[in-house]
Amino acid sequence: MATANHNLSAYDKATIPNAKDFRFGIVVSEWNDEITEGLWQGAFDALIDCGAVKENIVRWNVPGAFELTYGAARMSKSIYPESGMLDAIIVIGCVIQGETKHFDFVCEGVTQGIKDLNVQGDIPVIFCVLTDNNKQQSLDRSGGIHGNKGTEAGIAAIKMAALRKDSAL
Ligand SMILES: Nc1c(NC[C@H](O)[C@H](O)[C@H](O)CO)[nH]c(=O)[nH]c1=O
Ligand SMILES: CC(=O)[C@@H](O)COP(=O)(O)O
Repeated sequence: MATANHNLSAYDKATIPNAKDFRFGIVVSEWNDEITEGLWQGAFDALIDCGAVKENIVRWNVPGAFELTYGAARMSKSIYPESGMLDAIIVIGCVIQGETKHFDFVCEGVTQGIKDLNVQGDIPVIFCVLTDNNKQQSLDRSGGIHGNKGTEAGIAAIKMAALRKDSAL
């Protein structure tokens, strides 16, 4: 189902685990910050709405989407390293097509990097990176007509934190 047929902000709290005991890390790209700040707000508000405590939400900034992988990897090791108390990480970015092929390489790089962190690491890393053809598409997906992908990412983070807890060996 394309985003055009789905509201990114829609969720049923009754189907979401309570997030009160979970700790979240959120890495936010500063490129296109008009968009990424909207995504951050959506993710933060969704976590709080579902019971998360604001003291348990850690935010780091990185320059651009390509640096999200390093930021998430570092955060997973640098926050509560002994007890691994982070339950999920969200990476937030917005990549918009320019004149050159750079878009393709940034998008591929961050996608593969975050995929690798999920495969190799113990903490789920939620991919909240818009990869749009133009700014309007990004505005539409960060609190506009299609809702907020940050909200979607916040809900995904709670669900994955719960799965990680329930599947603990
Ligand atoms: N064009 C966009 C970028 N480019 C910058 C890269 O992400 C990276 O910071 C740079 O190549 C240095 O390593 N980043 C975005 O997040 N969004 C863009 O549209
Ligand atoms: C995704 C990018 O890096 C891109 O926005 C940069 O723009 P350009 O391809 O015109 O250099």
